[in-house]
Amino acid sequence: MRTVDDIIALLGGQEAAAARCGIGTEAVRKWRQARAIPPRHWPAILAATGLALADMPGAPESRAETTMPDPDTVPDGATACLVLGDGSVFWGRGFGAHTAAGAAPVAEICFNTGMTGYQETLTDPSYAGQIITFTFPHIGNVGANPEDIEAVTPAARGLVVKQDLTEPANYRATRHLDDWLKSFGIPGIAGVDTRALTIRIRDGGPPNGVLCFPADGRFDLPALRAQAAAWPGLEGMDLAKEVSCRQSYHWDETTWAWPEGFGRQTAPKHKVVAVDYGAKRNILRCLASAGLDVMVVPATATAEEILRHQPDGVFLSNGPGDPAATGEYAVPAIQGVLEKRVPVFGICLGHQLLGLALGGKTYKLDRGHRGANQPVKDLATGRVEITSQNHGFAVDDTSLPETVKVTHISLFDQSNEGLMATDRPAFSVQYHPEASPGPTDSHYLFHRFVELIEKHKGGA
Ligand SMILES: NC(=O)CC[C@H](N)C(=O)O
Repeated sequence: MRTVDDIIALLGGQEAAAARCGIGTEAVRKWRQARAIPPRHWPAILAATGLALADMPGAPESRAETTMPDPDTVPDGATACLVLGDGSVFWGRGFGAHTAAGAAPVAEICFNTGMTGYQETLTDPSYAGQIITFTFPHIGNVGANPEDIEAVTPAARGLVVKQDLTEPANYRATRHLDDWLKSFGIPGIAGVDTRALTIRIRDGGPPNGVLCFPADGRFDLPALRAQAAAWPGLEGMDLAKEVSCRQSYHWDETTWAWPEGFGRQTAPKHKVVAVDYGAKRNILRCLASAGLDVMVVPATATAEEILRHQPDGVFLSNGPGDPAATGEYAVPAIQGVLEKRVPVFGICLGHQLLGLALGGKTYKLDRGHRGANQPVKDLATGRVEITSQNHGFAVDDTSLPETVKVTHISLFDQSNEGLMATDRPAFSVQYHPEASPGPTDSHYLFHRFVELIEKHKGGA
């Protein structure tokens, strides 16, 4: 690494440096004071001097990390690796559970940009079949607790982080994240250049990969490469059946509030059946808090089985995998419910399945949306909501029949984020109004569902 003065001298002095970077001499004086050069000026300096990025004063130390693409020899300090389907290898330090010989988890590698809620994210059943790269560095900072879970068992197959797990410092923490992961057999890898991995996912689509953290420190790279390459990918994969409940059950827990914690529902007004394709608990809590008596039924429930409960409304949950594959059993059931004109509300996978049931198509996004700061526009009001999202598939707007209106779009890529039927009481959103983790801008949708039920009950 060069000093600021070295660089200024190489550029020909303060005035020449300013001219070559297109800035004032005052700015160059500030470089001297700060002993660092802001990264936005680096490209001009590199072009003018032929120096390397690592020569820049203030270049982050991360360049010295163990992560290196592609080496077949295990670098010093590396105890785990992430092997992608194209054969490339990210080395790092393992944490959580060791992977058994020949049984390292293989999955789609996605990234999540959320700055909070890693425990909710890891337990969101929609992450089945995925290894999550967290772009936020402080994973582990609030430990783990028995409340911030979206399902009892984490669905994600592994996690990739840059920094070693942060020590827990939160009054609600009952365990270290490392311990919690071990107890569920989930491996993690730290020391990975998650920015490089994220850019790769963003530019090339989500790769398949294997996360290997062997207890004996032995890596069979050819076998891991073959395993990653052979995995068929999420397209065409129905995973909802795997994470859904086996039997129907009643739900009455309401949302968390400080200092009481979770509540219990009293005197619900309307009865809904929630079809569990991999439902997050906080969705069920939001339904219960909105005054709905919730009966949860398995993903494979038929229209007849759903309607047998005589619901005032039917809720279609989030869930993992490809909606088109799940639709094989879900679509006929949803169509049966729609035929009876029972009000329907869907979230995420439930939204995609409603789209299919109404005659639309779904497709795999080049870039999935996963994080807690995704802007969505409500086309009716023009209002922008900051939303929590986690999806890799989407409803194709252009495939929807005239009786279906697009209600919301993503302001990141204009893809579909919501729809409503104009000839039946049914609507849905691609994002997660229940948050957990994330902002609560969209909680109003649960009340919209109640209003739709009440309108319908009133004979509308
Ligand atoms: N959160 C969800 O319900 C995800 C839906 C679907 N599995 C997708 O990835 O698009």
